[in-house]
Amino acid sequence: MKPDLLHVQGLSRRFGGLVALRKLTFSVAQGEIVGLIGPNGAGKTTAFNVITGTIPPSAGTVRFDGRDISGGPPSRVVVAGLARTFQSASTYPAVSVAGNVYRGMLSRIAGSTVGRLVGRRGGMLAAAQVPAEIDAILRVTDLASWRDAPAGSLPYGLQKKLGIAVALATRPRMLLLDEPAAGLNHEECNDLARLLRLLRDEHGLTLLLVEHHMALVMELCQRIVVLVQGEKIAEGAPEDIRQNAAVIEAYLGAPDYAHA
Ligand SMILES: Nc1ncnc2c1ncn2[C@@H]1O[C@H](COP(=O)(O)OP(=O)(O)OP(=O)(O)O)[C@@H](O)[C@H]1O
Repeated sequence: MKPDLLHVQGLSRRFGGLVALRKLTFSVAQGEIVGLIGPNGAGKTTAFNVITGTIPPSAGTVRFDGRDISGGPPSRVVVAGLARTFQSASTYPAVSVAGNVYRGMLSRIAGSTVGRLVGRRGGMLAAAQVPAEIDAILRVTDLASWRDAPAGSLPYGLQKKLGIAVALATRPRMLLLDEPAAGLNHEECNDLARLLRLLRDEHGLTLLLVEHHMALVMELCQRIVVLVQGEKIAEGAPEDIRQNAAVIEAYLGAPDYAHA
């Protein structure tokens, strides 16, 4: 069993009187692909936001590679090696594909001006290496032929892939993907599954994904954590989750997800 890379312990988050996340505890081992699923409003995005330091937890801790990263800020979390993608394509539309990837490279040097000057995590950008690194990332993500195109001109599926490329440019050890398959057609979905497997198998990445596309989750994930109304109701291998009565009642049995 490989060691845990991410360990979330007793994580809670309130918004006024609403408890969006209640004492969530789970781990992701090095090299695993884990799915975080649940119905709309279950707290999945809140969990991502708290883990990546976008919003502070009301209680609980987030440890990454043994270090406490609870409460962010996001720039520190990225420098620690944890990157995320967003539900919607989140690139700069007027900037070229290569320029967007370069933006990701810059953020591995902590967000502050001082951080950029001193170059934390050995992340100093040697100017001569920048184009080669951008090309390597575009090759992995199959976007090389779009290198100089404005990001906004890419088909939606490729814009989402560019979001992954930007996250890869931070040189993460772990990627958190928020609904990477949303809005993708069948072929794009298969392509995404191939890319995510490649990132794990050949680039050693650990992945946590929030996703409503159950066929993709069941096929790709080694383990699944199920949230309902902010609480973890189940955790296990896909075949166990698929047959779990509480999960079927709260989520998988709902008409929208009946294809699972
Ligand atoms: N900034 C906020 N202020 C107030 N309430 C919030 C905020 N962010 C989320 N919530 C509430 O917290 C709960 C969990 O929301 P969250 O977006 O985390 O769910 P989700 O599982 O990601 O849902 P979806 O699958 O629809 O994206 C919801 O009731 C939501 O309305």
